[in-house]
Amino acid sequence: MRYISTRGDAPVLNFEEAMLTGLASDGGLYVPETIPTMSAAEIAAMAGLPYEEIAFRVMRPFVGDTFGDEEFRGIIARAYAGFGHDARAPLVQLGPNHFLLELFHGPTLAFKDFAMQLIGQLFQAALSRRGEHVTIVGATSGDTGSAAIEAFKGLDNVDVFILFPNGRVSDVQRRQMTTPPETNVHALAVEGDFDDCQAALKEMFADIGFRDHVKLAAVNSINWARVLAQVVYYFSSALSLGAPHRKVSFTVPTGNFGDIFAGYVAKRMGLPVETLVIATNQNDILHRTMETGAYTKEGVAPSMSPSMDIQVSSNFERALFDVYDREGAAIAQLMDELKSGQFAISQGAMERLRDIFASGRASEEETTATIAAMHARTGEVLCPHTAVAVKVAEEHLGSEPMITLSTAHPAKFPAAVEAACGIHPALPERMADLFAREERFTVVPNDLDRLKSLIKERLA
Ligand SMILES: Cc1ncc(COP(=O)(O)O)c(C=O)c1O
Ligand SMILES: N[C@@H](CCOP(=O)(O)O)C(=O)O
Repeated sequence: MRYISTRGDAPVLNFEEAMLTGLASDGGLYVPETIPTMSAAEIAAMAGLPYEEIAFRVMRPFVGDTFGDEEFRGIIARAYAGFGHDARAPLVQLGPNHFLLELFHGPTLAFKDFAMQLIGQLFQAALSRRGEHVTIVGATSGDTGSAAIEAFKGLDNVDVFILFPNGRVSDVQRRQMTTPPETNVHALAVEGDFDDCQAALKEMFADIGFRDHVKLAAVNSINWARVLAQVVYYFSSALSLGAPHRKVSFTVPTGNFGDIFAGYVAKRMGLPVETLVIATNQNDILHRTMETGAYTKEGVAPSMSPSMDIQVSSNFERALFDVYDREGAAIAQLMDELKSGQFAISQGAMERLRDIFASGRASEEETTATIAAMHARTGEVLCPHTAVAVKVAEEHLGSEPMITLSTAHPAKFPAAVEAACGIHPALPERMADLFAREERFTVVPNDLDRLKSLIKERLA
């Protein structure tokens, strides 16, 4: 399996190289040269299997010869052993044709654990074989950072620096990042928003001297392995509801487009998916793009679903690459235009996007109302991100089952949840002392040179 850049001008890599390289040297994102497919019989044969076995069968073709079968099975087993639910990603019924896919039973209570726990294991295996040390720099709007820290804390061959927007993550999210005492963990509160953090990360990758000096690695969904791990639960949930004999749709609370892009990959692999619905909060650039064909930045307004407060939706580039017939030069040009605030998508490309994706948005008031209504109607307590998606999903219910991704535990956002439905969601017992633990983080200006110097100083 070979990996190519969405901008068409970077070396072609194998799975291990793409995983350890992160962002391509031309600024693009790595994608498989071809998407492997599964026949209906192969998909049907996975019904009833444990999550780990489905993960093995779905991901195996993408990994090539980087890991042998037994080694890869061991990696998957270790990745999911710490999850707090036997099914790993259980389904809960919300209505006659509407299901919630609970993705928050991992160690940091968000869907990020599915990928991060796996790539923690993949990195360890690859780095110890190579005898290398890497510096992971991650940008987070709250959940990626805590999941990355949990997966990499205490490892000898990794330092992990997490850039989060100061004051724009929930207290639980911040404390998950700032309380681990391990010295290879560095939490940096940037005076800016998530887009500033992600832009700084991409600039670091563009600085070849810095990138080589610190041996920079990425664990954001820039990294193909992150997306790949998330493809699995689209298969496991659809199988539970009768796939491949029955089509399903998915609604995904969306920010950086990594999670819904994983659903698109599942569809390309052969999973019968009717529609993939993009659900945005008030920061609705993707919904506006789907309606108008113009990707236009308007600034981010902090919301009660902070992990989706994003304008530059990194993985949308991967979708554009496909609907532009994999023309790297066309994508490079669109991304160049975005530097001045917007780009227009061609009519043909928009038609192809609309064949696959639908979209909707939820305002703050609608998010609050959905948390309250769902609690009253079903007893389920939703996190605000999930509530955004449930509201949008209800506008897109059809004859096929709708699976809405429930991306975080409500206890990560207790203030918003309590204000909406009067329930104060409790953290699990193992995190009960989170607010008593000592915090350790550094506030840094939104200044690329300062960030790079600080990282170099810490490593020295
Ligand atoms: C809880 C939660 N829901 C939804 C999202 C959006 O996911 P994505 O960025 O993959 O679109 C995020 C952030 O990634 C998140 O942390
Ligand atoms: N919502 C994310 C933002 C980063 O997204 P990623 O999927 O690219 O890591 C977060 O919680 O940090």
